[in-house]
Amino acid sequence: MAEIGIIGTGSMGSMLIRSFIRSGILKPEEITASNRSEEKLLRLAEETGINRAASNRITAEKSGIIFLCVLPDDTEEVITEIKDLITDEKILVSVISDVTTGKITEWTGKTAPIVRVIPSVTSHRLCGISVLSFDALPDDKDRQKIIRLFEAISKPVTVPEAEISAYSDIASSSPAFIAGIMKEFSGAAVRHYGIDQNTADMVVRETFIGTAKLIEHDYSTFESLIADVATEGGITGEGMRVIRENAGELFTAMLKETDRKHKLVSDKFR
Ligand SMILES: NC(=O)C1=CN([C@@H]2O[C@H](COP(=O)(O)OP(=O)(O)OC[C@H]3O[C@@H](n4cnc5c(N)ncnc54)[C@H](OP(=O)(O)O)[C@@H]3O)[C@@H](O)[C@H]2O)C=CC1
Ligand SMILES: O=C(O)[C@@H]1CCC=N1
Repeated sequence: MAEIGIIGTGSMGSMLIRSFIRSGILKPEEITASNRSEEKLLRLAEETGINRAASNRITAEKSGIIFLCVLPDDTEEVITEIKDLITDEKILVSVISDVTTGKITEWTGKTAPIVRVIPSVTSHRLCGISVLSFDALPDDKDRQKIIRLFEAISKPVTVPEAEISAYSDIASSSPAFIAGIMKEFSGAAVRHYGIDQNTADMVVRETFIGTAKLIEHDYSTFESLIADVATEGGITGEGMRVIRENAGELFTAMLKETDRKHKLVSDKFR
C-alpha cells in the first residue's frame, strides 16, 4: 500500500487517520498529515504516532494517495498549493461534499486520477457506509487499493458521481439525522407523559442500539421486524399508522432541503 497523506485533520481527516490505524490496514508511520492550524495536528500526531508535515506540499510529495479533507471553500487554495506535485502515479481522494471531479480537474490543470468518497462518522466504530465514486479513476488496480482502505473501516458502496449527494444524505448525514430523531422521540415522550428526561433518553438510546443489533443479525427486512412488534389489534399498530401517514412527508421535506443545499454548494464551484 502506498504512503497515505491527509490534508486537513478536522472531523473527517482525524476520523480517517484513527480508523485506518485502529483497523490495522495502516501503520501510523505510513500516514503523513498536514493541517492549517498546527496545534490540532500536533495533538493528533502525539496521540496516533503519524508523521506530522509542516506543509501540504510535504504531505503531497511523500504520499501516493492524497486525501483532501478540507471544507469546500478551502479546496481551491489547497489544490493550487500542491498541483505541481500531483502526477498520474498518485491518487487524489476527495472527501469534500459537492465539489465535482470536473472542478478538481480544472483546478489541478490535468486529468489526474481522482476518487470522491463520502465517509461517515460511523467508521469510528469500523462500521457504516463509505460512499465511493470512481468516475474519474479508470484503473481497476487503483480502485481496488481505495476499496481495500474503506473496507477496513466500513462497508464501501460505489455509485456514479451524479448520485453521490443522494447517498451522502442517507449514509453520511444520516448519523446526525438518526440522533436527531432519537432526541425528538424522547422529547415528545417527556412532553406528552411528563416522564423524566434522562430516563427517557436512556430508554430511547438503548432501544435504538438493540434495534440496530436486531436489524444486523436477525431481520432481513424492516417490515419483518415491524410485524413482530406490532401485535394484531395492539398499541404499536396505532403508532405505525401515524408514522406511515406522516414520516414519508417529513423525510421528503428534509431531503428537499439537503438537495437544495447540495445544489447551492455545487453551483458555487461549477
Ligand atoms: N463531518 C462529516 O461527517 C463529513 C464531512 N465531509 C466533508 O469533509 C470535509 C471536511 O469536513 P470536516 O472534517 O467535518 O470539517 P472540519 O472543519 O472539521 O475540518 C476541516 C479541516 O481542514 C483544515 N484546513 C482548512 N484549510 C486548510 C489548508 N489550507 N491546509 C490544510 N488544512 C486546512 C482545517 O484546519 P483548522 O484547524 O485551521 O480549522 C480543519 O482542520 C468537508 O468538505 C465535508 O464536506 C464528508 C462526509 C462527512
Ligand atoms: O454536513 C455536511 O456538509 C457533511 C457532508 C455529509 C456529512 N457531513
